[in-house]
Amino acid sequence: MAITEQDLLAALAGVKDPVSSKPLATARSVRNLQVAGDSISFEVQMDYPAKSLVPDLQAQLSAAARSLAGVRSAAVHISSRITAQVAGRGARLIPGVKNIIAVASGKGGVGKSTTAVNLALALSAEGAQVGILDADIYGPSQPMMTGTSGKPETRDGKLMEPKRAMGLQINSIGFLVREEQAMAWRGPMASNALEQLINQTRWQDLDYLVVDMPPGTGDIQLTLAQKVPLTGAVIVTTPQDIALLDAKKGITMFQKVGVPILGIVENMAVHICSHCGHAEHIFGEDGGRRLAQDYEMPYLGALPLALHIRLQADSGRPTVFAEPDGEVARLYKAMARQLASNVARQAGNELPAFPDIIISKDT
Ligand SMILES: Nc1ncnc2c1ncn2[C@@H]1O[C@H](COP(=O)(O)OP(=O)(O)OP(=O)(O)O)[C@@H](O)[C@H]1O
Repeated sequence: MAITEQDLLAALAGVKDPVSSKPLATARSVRNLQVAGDSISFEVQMDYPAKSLVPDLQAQLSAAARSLAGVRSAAVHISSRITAQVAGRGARLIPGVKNIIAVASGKGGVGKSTTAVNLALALSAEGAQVGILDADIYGPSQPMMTGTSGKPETRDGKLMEPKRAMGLQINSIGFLVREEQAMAWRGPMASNALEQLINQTRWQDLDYLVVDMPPGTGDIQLTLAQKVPLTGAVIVTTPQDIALLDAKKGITMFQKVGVPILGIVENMAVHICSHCGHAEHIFGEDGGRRLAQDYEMPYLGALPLALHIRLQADSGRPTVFAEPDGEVARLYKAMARQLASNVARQAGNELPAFPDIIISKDT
């Protein structure tokens, strides 16, 4: 039986990438087609981690391949290959890190740290190597949210070893200085400390480093956004008018320094009463979605205001870790896949456009 890659791609065309809705199997993503009698096998390589979707996608691809004349069985292997992307500003990469994602908010208390750690855990659950860097000098929450503490160890007296918990590599400004001390720092001191934190940690083979940024849009945030080679930023907001106004300032700040916005997350979108199940839009309705539409930015989704999200995050076992198969974890994982897919779409930005230089003896 002769089956070409073209035949296979035509048969698989109806199976869509769940994020982009484009065909999952393309000339670039399908490889290693093997044909043996009426059995075929092939691999599909995705560019973002999607472990929780693999069984379903495998079944869809296999069924589609079996629609080819003469094919009775089709074995499909799906893998993910995450490449390094950096906003095209010629910024140098940090060793051991492929992509750096800032999680930011224009205003404090909207759930930026909770979102950052749950997104990090969701990316990890989907199969990526993930680190979290807590750069929130005004109130570092990651030690509490990841149940980690103490000064980081060092092997060579230069680089800090990240702490490890729940599969994540973690470093936090909170491991190094007392909160009152950090809050008293003026702009340059704070951004120098944060730069050191990011550059002097021995991150190991990370696909994504999630940076929990200090809330707000002042000098410190602007300097961080400029100095760290960010792949892009996620803006967390509540649907409330005032938070949205601040989120807009956040968007403008990143745009000013050429950092792409990878998505908007609407947190505490609706309160579900834990007794009667009644849904109430305490902070207004759909504000984040409208903000994303107005600014033509990806909307990653909304999370409910739920007591267990707070209790789990505040006790060092964030929801994606504590209830990995629950509804809220499902929401975070869907957001994480879309975010990672948006990171992959930054392709082509990794190198600044240089003109071709031709050296010729004849000129
Ligand atoms: N969706 C949610 N449902 C319930 N509680 C939440 C939710 N998101 C965050 N919280 C809780 O709200 C509080 C503030 O959240 P968090 O610390 O993540 O906000 P932040 O924006 O990072 O704040 P900061 O200004 O300290 O940087 C925390 O106690 C957290 O557990």
